[in-house]
Amino acid sequence: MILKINDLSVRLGGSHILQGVAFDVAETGVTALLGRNGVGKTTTLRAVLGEVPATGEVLFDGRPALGRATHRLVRDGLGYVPEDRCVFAGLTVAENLRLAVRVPSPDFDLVFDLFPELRQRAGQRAGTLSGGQQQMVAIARVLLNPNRLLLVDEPTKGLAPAVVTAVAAVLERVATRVPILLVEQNLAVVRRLATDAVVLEAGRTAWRGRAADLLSDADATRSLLGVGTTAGRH
Ligand SMILES: Nc1ncnc2c1ncn2[C@@H]1O[C@H](COP(=O)(O)OP(=O)(O)OP(=O)(O)O)[C@@H](O)[C@H]1O
Repeated sequence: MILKINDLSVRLGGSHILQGVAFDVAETGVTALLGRNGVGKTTTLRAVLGEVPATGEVLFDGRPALGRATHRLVRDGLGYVPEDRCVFAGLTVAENLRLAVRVPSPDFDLVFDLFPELRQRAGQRAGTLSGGQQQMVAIARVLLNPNRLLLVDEPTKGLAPAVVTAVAAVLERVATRVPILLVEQNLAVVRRLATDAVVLEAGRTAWRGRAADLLSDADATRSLLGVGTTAGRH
């Protein structure tokens, strides 16, 4: 297991947001982190990254992660693609990529192989890119450096269907190289990418197992995610 989470608890602004989350992320493939709005998916990623105070146990690559500085976890290969993408709007695509480089030999070959469009748009200001193109920049930045695990938060949110498909195709290729913990509301994307699934409910782990088992269980998807399984088939 590349990530083991046990009894993870987070209190923010007087609320007990996470109340004993527990799950593992396998060394390969995509683990989907699911649940209705506000159940604590993003907070779980931020707790793993050391961005919010948390108690419990998080083992990243066999070593305790809680209490370690975020930049040390990132240096040790914990890549994060946040939900809001955080590209520098006033800088060009090339400048956004260059700023992300942390190692002597960044993997520009991989990035331009996955995202040929970014080479063509190297001189364009990132703020003028479409949402999908900005998402590509956000993913590309992380891939320039070596990673042991990627945390990717709602990468397809707000994107047009064709762009959702393009982002899913990229993540599918990335997942052959590095495991991904993926927060994703689009069940068609989950169905395509995820090997394992974890569902949070009210700050706790309500379900964990094979993604295909969850998605083929109409009662479970309805009660845990609030959707019928047919919603995930299109
Ligand atoms: N800094 C904070 N202070 C107080 N409450 C917070 C803070 N950050 C998040 N919360 C609350 O914690 C709960 C979980 O938020 P979180 O963003 O983790 O949920 P989520 O499952 O990712 O939701 P969504 O699917 O809507 O993005 C929400 O009720 C949110 O309002």
